[in-house]
Amino acid sequence: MDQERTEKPVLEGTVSSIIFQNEGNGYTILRLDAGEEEMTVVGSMPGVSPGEYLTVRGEWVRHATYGTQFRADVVERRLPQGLKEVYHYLASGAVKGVGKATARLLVEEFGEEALTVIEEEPDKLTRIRGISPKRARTISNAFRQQMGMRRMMEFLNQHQLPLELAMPLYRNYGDVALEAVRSNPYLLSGWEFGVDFSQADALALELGVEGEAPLRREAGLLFELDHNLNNGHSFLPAGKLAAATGQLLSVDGELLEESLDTLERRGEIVREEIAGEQAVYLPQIYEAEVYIAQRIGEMSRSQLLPPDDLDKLLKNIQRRQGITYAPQQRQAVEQAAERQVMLLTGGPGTGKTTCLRGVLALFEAMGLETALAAPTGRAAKRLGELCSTEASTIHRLLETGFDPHTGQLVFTRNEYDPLDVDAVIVDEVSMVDVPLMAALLSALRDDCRLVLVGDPDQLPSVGPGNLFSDLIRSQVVPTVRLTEIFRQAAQSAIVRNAHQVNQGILPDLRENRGDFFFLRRRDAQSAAETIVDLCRRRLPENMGIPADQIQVLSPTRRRGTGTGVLNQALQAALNPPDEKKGERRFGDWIFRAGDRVMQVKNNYDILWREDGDTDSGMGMFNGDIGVIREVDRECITVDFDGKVVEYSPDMLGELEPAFAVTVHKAQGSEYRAVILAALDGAPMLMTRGVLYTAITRAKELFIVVGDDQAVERMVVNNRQTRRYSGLRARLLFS
Ligand SMILES: Nc1ncnc2c1ncn2[C@@H]1O[C@H](COP(=O)(O)OP(=O)(O)OP(=O)(O)O)[C@@H](O)[C@H]1O
Repeated sequence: MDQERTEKPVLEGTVSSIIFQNEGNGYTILRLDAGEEEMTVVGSMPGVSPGEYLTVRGEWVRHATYGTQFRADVVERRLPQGLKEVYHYLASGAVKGVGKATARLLVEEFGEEALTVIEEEPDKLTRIRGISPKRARTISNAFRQQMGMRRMMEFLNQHQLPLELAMPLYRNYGDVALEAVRSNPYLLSGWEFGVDFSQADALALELGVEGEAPLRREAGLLFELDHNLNNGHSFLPAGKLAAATGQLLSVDGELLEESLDTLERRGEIVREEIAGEQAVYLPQIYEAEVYIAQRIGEMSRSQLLPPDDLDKLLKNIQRRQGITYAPQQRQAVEQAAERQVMLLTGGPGTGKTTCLRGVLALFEAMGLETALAAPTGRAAKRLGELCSTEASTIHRLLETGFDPHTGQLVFTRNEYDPLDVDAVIVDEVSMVDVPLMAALLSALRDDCRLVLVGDPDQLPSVGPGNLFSDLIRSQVVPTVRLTEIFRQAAQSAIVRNAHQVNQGILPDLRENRGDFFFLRRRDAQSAAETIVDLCRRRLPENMGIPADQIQVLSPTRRRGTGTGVLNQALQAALNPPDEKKGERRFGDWIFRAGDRVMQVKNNYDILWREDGDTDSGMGMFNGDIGVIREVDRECITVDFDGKVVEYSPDMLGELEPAFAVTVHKAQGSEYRAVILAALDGAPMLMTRGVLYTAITRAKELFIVVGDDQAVERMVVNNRQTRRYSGLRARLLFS
């Protein structure tokens, strides 16, 4: 690290002016007077003000519009020295309560010592005419705050931590921020700061925390539990948790057992025997799971009286839909009339959506106010279009916000202010995780009906739990499974092959007719070239499908046909550099106006406005896809289907190129044409579920480019990683 420090280009000079400073995160653009010339420096420099002397390490970057500038990664601030620097600093307004005139008086009175006097002997300031004891304290406090920030930056520099942490640490802990980090470095791995656990742990050890200290053991256990939520586990068996944490920290299992006792006593974990396991939960997930089992259990037992004229109503609905329900479909719509909760499942083309529309029409005819929802923005949009009515994301339905103090989501609609509806129908339930389902249920009045629709063979939710699958397998909840593929749908090879793959049968890859094609490419380079050619030329010219309606998918991010390589190749072909297009480098990627991008985490705080300023709101969600409209000095403007969002440079970690995305990220979205790269990937990614999910994303055309053996491996590999969840067991005993 030190070597890296010395190798990086260094600049030194006095800050002549601040062009831009984000109060929230400290991102700053400033002009630095380095003696011979003045240059622009950008980076996280919270609280830096004109007149300060800086040493910055980083690299020279070219900005499309603003030319060459210096991006600072390491910033050292030296207090102004000598009369001139001290005066310039004080006169710049850097210290609240001191303007030009006072600055002059201070320097005249105290000379070079002015700053030391302000910090250490504020009483002396009253010697100056016009400075009362109260004002002296205000000035001294403001300066001390500046010094606190400066020390925080020194600390971060010294431990090679990102300077961006300074502002959020200050926001959370104020004047005692540095002490807070010193006494518990693990707080840096909390959601607000996002430092890797391993980095926080290294800092803790550097600061003298013992390897077996309780603080370290407890932090390790909580980290493992939290980390495993991302792997879909609602709990971890105690033995597995201890083994994983023991390995992570090189600490003895018995000591960890002691720490589990402490954490349980403090209410930071819950332990319970469930599903034959000694389960350890984080409390929020435990409560969510218990609540779901209890509510769904109660709802499943409730029987409702169907309307007297159900037969007549169904006849009318079928007439209006222009079809006659197949027996399974009829059963589904009837169940919806009689049960408070029901599950409707089936693969592509089995008539789920037709049924869902039938249930909606029936509820309307019964005078029930009904809300339609789906887990993602794209799925909600599609649902709304298919049902010719409004559908929203579950988050929007629940009026979800974000509490900046706790980092938790806040659902405005909850048991105290439930949804004003008689029924809720949710589509694509396979993507809903345990916390979101608990939130939805708590916003339903006691008598509200719930219809959950989905395909359990799709990849499961990203978040914890195996919700849909557990609900089905418990056999406690009324369920209708649609199995018949309708004639119209069966004409599509996409639908037929999806069902085959789901049953472990390899589709006939030689057929190459209709809407399902296989192009054999045995090496990564020719596969990538073919994919680029399909997007740039063949599909737009031969099939009339423009590039922006084609989605390239890959099971993996890395390797020869991972999304990383494909994005580079597709950007070069579909959106090459042009002097009219603004650009900004971020990590390995150059964001360019015209790029297709994806928001890759849920951000409930981000502001969007509708094109033409008709509406505005908050929140962009993991998986939302948009196009970069403009890149300028301060932000990147992205258009998400008419919702326009501005990303400042420090937010770019939330955006990724999306010419190609992983199959996992494409869950819940449909595209006119899908091209899947199937060549290589880790066995846990080359699975039947991934292939099935990829195929079912395509509406009109599906093309696999790659190796038939890789496709075969995916069909055969029915590996479903086990997810630890207690929901099924709880439902059985609810
Ligand atoms: N009872 C029926 N009689 C005739 N055709 C039907 C019937 N039900 C559905 N269909 C037709 O079958 C096709 C598939 O139906 P639908 O879109 O409802 O299925 P789905 O399960 O939602 O499929 P996907 O998941 O692929 O969207 C549609 O063309 C639909 O019009």
